[in-house]
Amino acid sequence: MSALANRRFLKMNGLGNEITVLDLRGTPLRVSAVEARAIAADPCSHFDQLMVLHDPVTPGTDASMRIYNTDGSESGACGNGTRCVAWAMVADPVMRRPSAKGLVLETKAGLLPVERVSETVFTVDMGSPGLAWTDIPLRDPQSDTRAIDIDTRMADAPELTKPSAVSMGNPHIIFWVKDATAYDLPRIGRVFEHDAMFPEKANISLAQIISPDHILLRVWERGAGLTRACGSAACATLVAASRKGLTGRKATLSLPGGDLLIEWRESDGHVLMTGPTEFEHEGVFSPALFAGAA
Ligand SMILES: N[C@@H](CCC[C@H](N)C(=O)O)C(=O)O
Repeated sequence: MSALANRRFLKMNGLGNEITVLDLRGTPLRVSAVEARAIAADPCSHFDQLMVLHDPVTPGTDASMRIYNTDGSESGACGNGTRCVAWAMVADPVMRRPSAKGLVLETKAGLLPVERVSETVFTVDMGSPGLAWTDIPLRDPQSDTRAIDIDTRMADAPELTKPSAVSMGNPHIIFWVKDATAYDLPRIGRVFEHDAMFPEKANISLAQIISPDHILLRVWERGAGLTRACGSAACATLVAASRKGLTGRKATLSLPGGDLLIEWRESDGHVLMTGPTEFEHEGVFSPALFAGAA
């Protein structure tokens, strides 16, 4: 039987991005890809991302996190999930720390300081974006060495060309379009997620500039598919839009699930993401869920 059987989880969402939070601090347990897929397959614990908390690694941090997609693959970043974990650590009766206002969470991609803005709204310092083609990573050096306009196109949609690439600890590709609602994103996402240009695959976004401080965004997530919101994609998009001169360094990103406020801070180059969290329910994993999972 899986050691995860009967463990408590929280089901939450960040703007409709489905998040399951599992606290394994104080235990040596790790989640396998097979177990992650089993958790995702159950309607009660289904997620776009599973946020697993482990004991802190870096002194001064509150927890380290591993982030799993629906298909069991891991990601270095999840903005919406990070806000949900922050809510759990200040408000959930079992997980909360005494006296928490600010906290620092750690992922494979680095340290993420979080501030509580109101009851359910949090600001995450998502760190500095990776802008070199090797940071994303891309397969080849680009004719535009800044990776603002990269050399790829969709064969049967010629206007989908020269997207921008940004890493927020995970790879993001952003196509600039006149109408983000006019495309079959699942079809486009499936094709580009696995394009040979992206050795670690990629999250694929369609971005429509509404004004210098407002962007409409739809996202196909690597390893999870179509989502109602993706925090790291919103951060990557604002950075790319600002580098292209399409927006300033601060904008509202409107996703199907709602709005995120994103700022690419001038003083230190960090990206700040502010948005809501929503608690849905808690549960325990049924042992039957892991039948057959190693
Ligand atoms: N929903 C997330 C990011 C999801 C991670 C992604 N699928 C990946 O594999 O990089 C967010 O809110 O940032």
